[in-house]
Amino acid sequence: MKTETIVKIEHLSFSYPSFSLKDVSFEVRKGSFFGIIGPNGSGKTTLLSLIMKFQKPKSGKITVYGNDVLRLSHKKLAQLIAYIAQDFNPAYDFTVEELVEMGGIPRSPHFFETPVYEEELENTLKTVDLLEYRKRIFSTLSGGQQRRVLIARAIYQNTPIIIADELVNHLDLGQAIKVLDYLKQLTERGKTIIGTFHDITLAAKYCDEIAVMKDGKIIAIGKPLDVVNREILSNVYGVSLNVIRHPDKGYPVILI
Ligand SMILES: Nc1ncnc2c1ncn2[C@@H]1O[C@H](COP(=O)(O)OP(=O)(O)OP(=O)(O)O)[C@@H](O)[C@H]1O
Repeated sequence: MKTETIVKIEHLSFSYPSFSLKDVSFEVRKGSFFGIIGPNGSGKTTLLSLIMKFQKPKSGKITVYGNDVLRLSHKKLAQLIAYIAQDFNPAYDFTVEELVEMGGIPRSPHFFETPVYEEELENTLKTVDLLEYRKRIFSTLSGGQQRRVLIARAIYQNTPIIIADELVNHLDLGQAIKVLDYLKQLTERGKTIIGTFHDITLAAKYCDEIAVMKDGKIIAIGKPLDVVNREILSNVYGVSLNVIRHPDKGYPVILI
């Protein structure tokens, strides 16, 4: 049974001048694949940025393994959570392998040392089909290849939790399925994944639980079959659509 709570969000509120996150509460259990969906501007990235301590909540509390994130050092947080941001533009011409190796920094006992675990590095690059690109400069890669480098860096960081903003953004269908299959296997071995999605059918296939956001609030949360339905999605996205069940596997599939 996947019962141990790993990430707990309690009555979280936060404001930008023209947007507020309002009283958000939920729990993510160990070994679960937790999806967050919702329209552009509904607050998904803002919520993740608070978990990552990029900014401070106005009120409420976030605990990771029972620790208030505001009390965790950045290094400790990086030992617990690997974060894949929505956009990433390195300031220098790093190679693919240098960027992935940076995922090893939080594992080092020394300040700013980058340990290299060669076998793990090769396996991780193979997982995202980028072994032959290891010496390439990151900025010369396509959008989907760059995304896979960042996914590889998060895997190599070897943390119990991965948080990804638009996890499969830029990935073609084959690469998206390959990455999601791999991450799903990791959850079966106890890793916890939290990811935002715009492709709701992919979210429904892979996630154990999905939170649906609208206007800074969580308006539904539960198993894919409980929240991926016509009423909720039509209301959230403001379009007419239908939801059917996959004929063999049972998960909800969007028809537009
Ligand atoms: N730095 C900022 N300063 C002011 N407002 C911001 C800032 N960052 C985001 N916002 C606003 O907060 C709201 C929520 O943005 P957020 O990026 O969290 O949405 P999202 O659900 O991740 O959207 P998307 O699906 O487009 O990535 C938006 O209205 C956005 O304009």
